[in-house]
Amino acid sequence: MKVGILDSTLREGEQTPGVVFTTEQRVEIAKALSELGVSMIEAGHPAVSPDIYEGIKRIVKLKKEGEITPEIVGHSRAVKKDIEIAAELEVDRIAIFYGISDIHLKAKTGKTREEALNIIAEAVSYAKEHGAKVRFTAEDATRADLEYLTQVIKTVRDAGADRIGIADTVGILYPAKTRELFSYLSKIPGVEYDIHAHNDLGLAVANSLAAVEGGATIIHATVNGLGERVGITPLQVIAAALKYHFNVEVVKLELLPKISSLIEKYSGIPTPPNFPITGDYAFLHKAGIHVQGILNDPRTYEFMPPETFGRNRDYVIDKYTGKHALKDRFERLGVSLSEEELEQVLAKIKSNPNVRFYRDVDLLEIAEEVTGRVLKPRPPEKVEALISIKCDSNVYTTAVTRKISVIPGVKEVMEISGDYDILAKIEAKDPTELNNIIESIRSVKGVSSTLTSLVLKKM
Ligand SMILES: CC(=O)SCCNC(=O)CCNC(=O)[C@H](O)C(C)(C)COP(=O)(O)OP(=O)(O)OC[C@H]1O[C@@H](n2cnc3c(N)ncnc32)[C@H](O)[C@@H]1OP(=O)(O)O
Ligand SMILES: O=C(O)CCC(=O)C(=O)O
Ligand SMILES: [Mg+2]
Repeated sequence: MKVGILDSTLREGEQTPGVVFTTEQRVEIAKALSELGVSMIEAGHPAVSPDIYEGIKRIVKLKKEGEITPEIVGHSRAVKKDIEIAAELEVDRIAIFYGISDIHLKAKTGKTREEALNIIAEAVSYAKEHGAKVRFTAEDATRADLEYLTQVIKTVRDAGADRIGIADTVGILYPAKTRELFSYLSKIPGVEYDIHAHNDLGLAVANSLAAVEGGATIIHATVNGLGERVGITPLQVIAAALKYHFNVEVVKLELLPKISSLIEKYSGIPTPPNFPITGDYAFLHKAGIHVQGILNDPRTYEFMPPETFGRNRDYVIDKYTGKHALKDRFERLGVSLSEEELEQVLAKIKSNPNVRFYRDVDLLEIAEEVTGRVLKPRPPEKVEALISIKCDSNVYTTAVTRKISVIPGVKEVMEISGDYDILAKIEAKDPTELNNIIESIRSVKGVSSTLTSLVLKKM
């Protein structure tokens, strides 16, 4: 199956209310998307503002220098000035859009169908004259007259567009209709299709899969599903669905949590815990019957192993817990309890129905109360810590960050705002090793002070 991802986090994603990316963030996001392995990056609409222009310029430069590999796409209205601005940036492809439903023609551009055909044909030819590859996106295609849509596609193909975006701009498609539409349009020779599916009815992923079955070869997605209103196809979910249903790996699946966190941080939009694949609860189980199942064979309640997506499985303890989960949890803690003692601990848990999560310390406390013994849990296999780092005022924080990022044991480093400049995530096998890592960080030139926080519990 031939299918790739166009990531539009930098264009559609930045259309999410409240989201703005800085130029530096744009560059970092483009690098992360390239590392992830997307086919195309829709880097923005350069005519919108000088900072977006600058961001695209930096991203195109990275592409020319061979630092990133995806095709770089610039968005444009069917307006000469917009096209010229995109062309002068030398993006690989100019994506010209135009609303072609009668609703859009009447309310937005005030053009007749015939006039619109001329405008878009001229725009596509103009972009081609500037040497770029061209995608034409039929905005609101799914509410447009089908015969007119066909006419539009043939017109822009003849004017030089080799890709056509079919935009479900208000998210009203459903899978059977999507498959039928793309199968029909795929009969038109000389073009390939992109699906751009909005999620207003929660069907963006399903519609994107159906479009691929109908012949689309590029799916538009954004990290965490960002975009206008409720957004578009979330990259992590469509990537997982393509793997599960078609055994196609469109991106490096194990890197999805990392890019999801990066976009949460830069967009300021947290994903809910029950978000598929990258949400905190995506591989976290609860009901006793489920946990008994996954302890015997995780396939009972997982569609794919969490490790595929760089995640781990776990389960929580509360009144829904059963004896198998509880026995396993105490074994993990290195504490041996008799069947009867486990029953008593379980009864205590069930008699406190409003506790949302029992932490290990709570469970040990109950077990000590029930058994009357002092219980010694096994020490943790590794020590994790967050180190907040302050830099001297005259140093370039990014240079310090880079030096810290290569110290063994440092798993992740970020530049942050507030009292400290940098945050580093550390993993060590014991406190002595942790201390050595902290010493290495403190000896980096430009680091003025550090504050260490040990991780006590992770969800
Ligand atoms: C479904 C989608 O997401 S499509 C992508 C949407 N992207 C954006 O809107 C990018 C952000 N937008 C902007 O920064 C601004 O709207 C700009 C720079 C594009 C245009 O700004 P302004 O010139 O001030 O116009 P404004 O946004 O108020 O109105 C849109 C104008 O573009 C016209 N227009 C809308 N779509 C298109 C199109 N695809 N091709 C040509 N003209 C278009 C409208 O008819 C209107 O024209 P008018 O000024 O002659 O009335
Ligand atoms: O250019 C595109 O592919 C899509 C434009 C858009 O964002 C939309 O129609 O929702
Ligand atoms: Mg859109």
